[in-house]
Formats: sequence, C-alpha cells, structure tokens
Amino acid sequence: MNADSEVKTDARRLRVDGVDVDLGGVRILRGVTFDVRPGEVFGIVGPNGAGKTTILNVIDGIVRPSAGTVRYGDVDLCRVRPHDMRKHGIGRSLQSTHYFRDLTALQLVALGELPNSIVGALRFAGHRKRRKAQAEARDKGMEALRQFGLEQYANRPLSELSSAVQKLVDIARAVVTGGELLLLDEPTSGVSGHERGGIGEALRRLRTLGRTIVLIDHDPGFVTGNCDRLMAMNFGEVLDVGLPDEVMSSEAVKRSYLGESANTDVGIERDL
Ligand SMILES: Nc1ncnc2c1ncn2[C@@H]1O[C@H](COP(=O)(O)OP(=O)(O)OP(=O)(O)O)[C@@H](O)[C@H]1O
Repeated sequence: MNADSEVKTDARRLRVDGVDVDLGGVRILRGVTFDVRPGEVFGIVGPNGAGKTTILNVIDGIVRPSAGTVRYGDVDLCRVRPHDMRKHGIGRSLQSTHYFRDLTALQLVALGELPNSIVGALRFAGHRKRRKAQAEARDKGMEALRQFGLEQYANRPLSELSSAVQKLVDIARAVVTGGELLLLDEPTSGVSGHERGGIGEALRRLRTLGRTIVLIDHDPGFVTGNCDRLMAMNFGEVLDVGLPDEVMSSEAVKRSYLGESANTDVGIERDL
C-alpha cells in the first residue's frame, strides 16, 4: 500500500478507543475499543443488554461517552451533533420502522434527503425552491430504491410490505443520507429465515459500492455468513474481536450466552 492509499484508508477508518458510558448512574460500557476498516462488514453480537445498541448510539452521537474517543478518519465524532452525522458520511438504519408505517417506501427513503435539523427544516420550509428540492429528494429516493430492486414498492405504505422489504427500504434511506459508514441495528429482526438472504444480498451490494457497515444482529448464521469480522460483547465490555467463526466458537463467547455450561453450538443458536 502506498502513502496515498494509506491516507485515504485512514480517512475512512472508524476508531473507538477506551469508551466508557454511564447512564443513570450505572456504567453501561467499559473501555470499549475496536476499529472498523473501510469497506468492511463489522458485526456486533452479544446477549440482551450487552451494550450493542449503546455503542451504535455513541458512534452516531446520541449518547456521549464519559471517557474515551470515537474518530471517523480525522473527525472527532464526540463533537458532532446527531443531526450533523450525515455531513460526515454516517447513516443509520432504524431498529423498527413501526412509527413510519403510514409513509410510502418512497416517502421514507426521501426523508433521508430532507434537512434534519430544526434550523434546516425552517429554512427549507421557507425556501422558494422548495418544490425543486422536494423533486430532487424524490428522484434520489427513487434511485436508491432502484439500486436495491425496490422500485415496485415506491408508492406502497410500509404497513403493506413484508418486514424484509421494510428493512431494505430503511437501509436504502440510510444510504440516501450519504452514508459511507452505515450503522445497521438488527437488520434481520422480525424477518423470516427465508427472507434474510435478501438482506445479505443488500449488504453485498453495499460492499461493492464501497460502503462500510457496522451491524448488530442476533442470527449466528447471518453474522458468520455476512460479516468480515465480529466483535462479541457482554456486560458492556468487549469479549473478543476477530474472524466470525473464531469469535463464535470462543469459550468466552459461548459462556456469555450459556453461563458456565458452554459446550454446545446448538445452544448458542438457541440463545442468540
Ligand atoms: N438510557 C439508559 N439509562 C439507563 N440504562 C440504560 C439506558 N439505555 C440502556 N441502558 C442499559 O444499558 C444496558 C445495555 O443496553 P443496550 O440496549 O445497549 O444493550 P443491547 O446489547 O443492545 O441489548 P438488546 O440486544 O436487548 O438490544 C442494558 O442493561 C440497558 O438496560
């Protein structure tokens, strides 16, 4: 790798270093440290309450750490407000699209293009070129739906679509926000086993588009099949980071799901 490509790679590397989080007087995360390389699909696994969502919340500025640093390239994300994350190329999918179920697929995706701060929204509302901006948001939204083969759902309300299609539409919205680094919170939750392949396919497409993905998921087959590396967490700490098969078969990870009797892979699948 020459000096130029090293600089470019570093500009898109996510580095989380020594992050502690205290909420309501309780330490939720302790010394969480990992980094995510550009173009990588990085999975976070762990039992309920391990701290997975909290670490995503730290990366996109919803939760501020009490110690440690989070950097994306040379940007200190701890100083960026949540609604400014898109300016730095960070997009996030929703754990659930339930509150948006009356929107059409196109409306949800186009939301990713609209101003997302109060000041921006007020400016947008008063802007004489509002119609043009709305048309552009629609065009970009349609383009994103096309990229994921979802254009036939554009005018259908989310409530009429399967969970898998809703998840894909929401991933398309996160992409429209300009997300080079996509944070996906449980992309397979509520999605039936046979439809999970479509989510994996979307991840592969995002990878070919050069996006970096950090995802949380509870399905061991999905994470081992679709992630380049995994980080396992428990009780707010990192247990292991490495290749998916190695992490999923480590004794510490098995114990975290099963307690002391950590000796069956079947058990992990049951409890994940
Ligand atoms: N705002 C908060 N105040 C106090 N405790 C919180 C807060 N948010 C999360 N927690 C606690 O922090 C711990 C980690 O929560 P988090 O949601 O990050 O876990 P998780 O690994 O994502 O779990 P799940 O798989 O169930 O979504 C849990 O014990 C949770 O109850």
